Parts: sequence; C-alpha cells; structure tokens
Amino acid sequence: MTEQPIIYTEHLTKRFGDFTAVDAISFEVQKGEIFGFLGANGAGKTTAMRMLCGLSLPTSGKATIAGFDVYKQTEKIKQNIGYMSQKFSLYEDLTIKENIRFYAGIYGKSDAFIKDKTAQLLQQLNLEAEGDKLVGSLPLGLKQKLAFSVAVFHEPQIVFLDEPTGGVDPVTRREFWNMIYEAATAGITIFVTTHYMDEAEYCNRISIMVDGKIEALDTPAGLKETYNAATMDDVFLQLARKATRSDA
Ligand SMILES: Nc1ncnc2c1ncn2[C@@H]1O[C@H](COP(=O)(O)OP(=O)(O)OP(=O)(O)O)[C@@H](O)[C@H]1O
Repeated sequence: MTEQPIIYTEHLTKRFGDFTAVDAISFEVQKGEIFGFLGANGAGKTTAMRMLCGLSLPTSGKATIAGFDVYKQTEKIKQNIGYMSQKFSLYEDLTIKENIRFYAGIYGKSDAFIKDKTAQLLQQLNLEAEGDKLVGSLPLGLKQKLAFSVAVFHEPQIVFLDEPTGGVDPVTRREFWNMIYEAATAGITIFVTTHYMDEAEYCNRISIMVDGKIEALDTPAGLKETYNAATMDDVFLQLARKATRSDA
C-alpha cells in the first residue's frame, strides 16, 4: 500500500482580479522527500507556497497538507509545518536563546523539551558559548542555519523554505544543505524554492513553474534527459524562456 502524499494539490488556482497568479497546479509530494519548487521571478512560487502554508485561500482547486485541507484547516496546517525564508526569519534584536524560546513557545512546547533541544541545537551549530548573543550580530550564513534549526525545532511534518540560502557563500550553502538532508532523513519533508541550480541538483524531485503553471516535474536526472540538457541551468533556461509574464 502506498502512503498518502504529504502534500497533495489538484488544479490549485489563485487569481488576483482577472490575473491568474497560480494556474491549476496539480502535484504530490511524498513524506521525507526533498522537493524543489523552481520558477523564474513572478512565476507564482510564493503565491503557491502561501496557499500551501495556509496563509492565503485558493480561488479554486484542492490541496491538503499533512492531510489537512487548505480551505478549512489552516490552523492545523500551521501547527504541522515549519517555514523560513531569507526575508522572514529570526528577530535580530533578541538573543539566540530568546529566539528559540519564542518560536518553541508559539508551538506550545514544554520547558523540558525546549531546554534539551536548545542544548542539542547549539551544540550542532557549535554555538554553545554564544547562546546569549544577539542574532543581529551573527554572520548571514550562520543566521540562516540557525533560522532553519528554529523552523524545524518543533519537529514539523513539513518545512517550507523560500530561497533560504539567498546571498550565502557556497561553503555555508553546502553546510545548510547537509542540515536539510539530516532533517529529511529524520522524516521531515522539505519543500524548497531556490534560484541556485546547484541546489536544484540536491533535490529528489523538482517542479518548474512558468507563468503560473507547472511546466515540468521530475527528478533532476529525468529533467536533463527530457530536455536533452547537460545541466539543470540549461533545463531551467529552456523553460524560463517560454515565460511571457512581464516580471518574469
Ligand atoms: N497580492 C497580489 N495582488 C496582485 N498580484 C499579485 C499579488 N501577489 C502576487 N501577485 C502577482 O502574481 C505573480 C506571481 O508572483 P509570485 O510572488 O508568486 O512569484 P514568484 O514566482 O514567487 O516570484 P519571485 O521569485 O520573484 O518571488 C506576479 O506577477 C505578481 O506580481
């Protein structure tokens, strides 16, 4: 028997007035998968992701996240997911420990859970002595790794990452992806947008959006074969060239 997909969408659509930002997308993601969600600027990725996170109601179509309905069970969805992006992450004017406590508190974790897991997290990031430092004083790469750790702190079923490594140096991006792999191995499903094609190669499967539609969806190897391309960069460019949207 196959497991229920952890993310399921069918003709999921979002219109703003008469503009269709997300146009009838249908796909499934399995538990523990690392799923890359690619597309040129303006393709509709953020709009789609906001619907999947229960932050924005679809205009039409269906979607369930961890079995919860995106129309009726948005609170359940929020409890079962983690989220981070380059734009929205930690509070710069709180310390590392304060940030952890704040986010863990939102998810109703016990003091004992927070204490144990905080020690574990600080050790993993080699930050044992830095817990009382302000997050604003940390370098960007470290801030992003910390933000990821905080996004999965409450052990969500899925974590949504919106361009999590934007502006981060290649070595730190590599380390960041090691953390993603560890989380996926622990059973957390990863849904990630990125503009870096080397990162796309690290995903189990990738979808590529063009003008609100999913134009391609496969493994990196499968996409390269279909588009007769040597690299993911080449696949992406072939598809992105089809875009007609003005901000794409
Ligand atoms: N609230 C809104 N009202 C009207 N149009 C919107 C709104 N939000 C997004 N759009 C439009 O929908 C389209 C898709 O935007 P979206 O931000 O989802 O794209 P994206 O693929 O995430 O792009 P980027 O990589 O630049 O973040 C764009 O043309 C954008 O201008």
